Amino acid sequence: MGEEAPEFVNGEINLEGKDFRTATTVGHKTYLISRSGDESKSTISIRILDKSTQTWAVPTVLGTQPVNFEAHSAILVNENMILVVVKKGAPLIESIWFLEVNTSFVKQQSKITGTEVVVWSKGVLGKSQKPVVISGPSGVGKGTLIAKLMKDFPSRFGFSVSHTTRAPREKEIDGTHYHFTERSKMEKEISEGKFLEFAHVHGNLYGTSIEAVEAVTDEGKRCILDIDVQGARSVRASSLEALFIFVCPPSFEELEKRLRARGTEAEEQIQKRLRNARAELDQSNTPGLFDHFLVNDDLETCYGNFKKLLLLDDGSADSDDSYSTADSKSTPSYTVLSKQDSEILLQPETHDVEKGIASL
Ligand SMILES: Nc1nc2c(ncn2[C@@H]2O[C@H](COP(=O)(O)OP(=O)(O)O)[C@@H](O)[C@H]2O)c(=O)[nH]1
Ligand SMILES: Nc1ncnc2c1ncn2[C@@H]1O[C@H](COP(=O)(O)OP(=O)(O)O)[C@@H](O)[C@H]1O
Repeated sequence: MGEEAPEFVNGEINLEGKDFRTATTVGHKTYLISRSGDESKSTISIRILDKSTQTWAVPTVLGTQPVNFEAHSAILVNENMILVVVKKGAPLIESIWFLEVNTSFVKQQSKITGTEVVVWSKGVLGKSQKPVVISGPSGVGKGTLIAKLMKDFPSRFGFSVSHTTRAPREKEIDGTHYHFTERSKMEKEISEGKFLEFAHVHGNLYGTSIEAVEAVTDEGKRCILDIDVQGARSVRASSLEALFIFVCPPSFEELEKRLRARGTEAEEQIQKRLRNARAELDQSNTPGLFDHFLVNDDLETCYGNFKKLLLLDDGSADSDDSYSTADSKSTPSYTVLSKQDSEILLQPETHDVEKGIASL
């Protein structure tokens, strides 16, 4: 704060030595993105110049950020985010990053921390589809529907593996069904900004790490999140655009029957889950929260409707028409050329023009 501003112009500044900086202006603020260190061990830092007061701020940086690259380009996508393309000998997917500077998530975090906030997120290639958030009371059949979808379309969908402090059930595998974790460790990671959302559910802490969603999108798959209504609310308020589906039971009696028949909870937990189910059913009616409601009466009918919502009702087998990182050529570096509507054209530094459109 109060530092003297270095001289720079909009665009790239190639400084002598190993530092590399870009300056991008958004409204009355200029974001100075600096890379320092060698290609094999470089880091990125951000400073914000408030042009109206001529003061500098070092923001709180959330999200996983790019490391170990040679140089970068930056272009303003809209008033909410900056596209940062880094130069490194890796597939294109590794080169595209977004720096959120003004999204609703940034504003929310800024209010919480009382500091300037920026959020890094990794770009995706091709026409990747919105993540799908599935909520519903315990025992309604969310897990069953998701398992069927994963079995039928393994290369199109990927499950966001949540963290939880609850104990594993008999057949649950750590890292597959959940990342089972200690409360203190999870709370620390939450405070470090590693979680997209978290909530206290049925007496335990549950949360979606940014890494869990990125692990799915990095594979070019559509991400499925099984989270409670509070979590759905948080995702709605975040920068992640998603499709929100709420699964309802045909009746409360049937829900209780399923929960008991599953045989995974003790009586006390069953009672707690049934009490919470009433509240969740009530909250699901919050206007604008859920895009679609599915009633899980007959499983096959419900699964059919679920597939229709995901535009999978054409009976097609899993032909894997989604983008996969394995398909991507190893493209060493890209320079931002121009922005046209919602597409950014990237010129690879080779003679061939390769597929390189960052989907926004
Ligand atoms: N907010 C949030 N809720 C989660 C997350 N993972 C699971 N949940 C929800 O936590 C609740 C309890 O999940 P679980 O213990 O697996 O029990 P089940 O719903 O009876 O199978 C369910 O409503 C899940 O949707 C998460 O990462 N975030
Ligand atoms: N449509 C359905 N009809 C009957 N039983 C169902 C149906 N859907 C799921 N179940 C059963 O209900 C129990 C709870 O389903 P589950 O998928 O674990 O729910 P959730 O993940 O929402 O807690 C399981 O034993 C499952 O086999």
